[in-house]
Amino acid sequence: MKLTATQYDAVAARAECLVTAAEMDAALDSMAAALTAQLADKDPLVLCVMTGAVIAAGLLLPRLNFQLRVDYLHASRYQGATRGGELAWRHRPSAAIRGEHILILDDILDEGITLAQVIRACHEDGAASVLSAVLVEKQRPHQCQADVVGVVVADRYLYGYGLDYKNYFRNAPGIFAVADADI
Ligand SMILES: O=P(O)(O)OC[C@H]1O[C@H](OP(=O)(O)OP(=O)(O)O)[C@H](O)[C@@H]1O
Ligand code: HPA
Repeated sequence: MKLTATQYDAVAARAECLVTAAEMDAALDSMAAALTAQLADKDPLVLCVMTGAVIAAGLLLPRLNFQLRVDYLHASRYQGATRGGELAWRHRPSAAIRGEHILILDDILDEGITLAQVIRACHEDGAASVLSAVLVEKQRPHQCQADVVGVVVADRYLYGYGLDYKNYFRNAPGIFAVADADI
């Protein structure tokens, strides 16, 4: 469903900025350093978890100054809602994964259900190794951990840097918490 301009502006006005763009830049630099240390000699295949990882990929990949290849997978369990359901696979590049050192790149580790299932799928598909990186980790229990994390934030519903609210705000230049009234 589309938001009207009035609804969109009201959501933005009520939201709280938790992480600024400058802070995200610093976090991206740290992530790039950690990933370079672990992957620079591995010729990894980077798998972007669409759609949310699109901003992470655009900002992180140019910071990785070594040999790598990029592909994507599409698995989703929120689909515009603020609560997750069953993971739905829309694109699983099984044949491309066999024998590769995989880096899974996503915007957020929330319950960890998506990342746990994506990691399991990569092992099932014969990956040589699997590392994971997320821009944002929520302060809450997860089904799995990410190897590299940008920022850790409160357990609230977030948007920005790839994270959506009702399919909007993925392009917001910061990490914002949606007001309780909008959830
Ligand atoms: O840790 P979890 O609780 O499993 O949530 C994390 C996942 O949820 C979001 O994807 P979503 O299903 O919203 O799809 P999207 O990337 O298309 O927004 C996000 O991009 C992660 O992939
Ligand atoms: O807080 C969130 N915001 C947007 N998408 C998400 N997917 C998991 N958690 C979130």
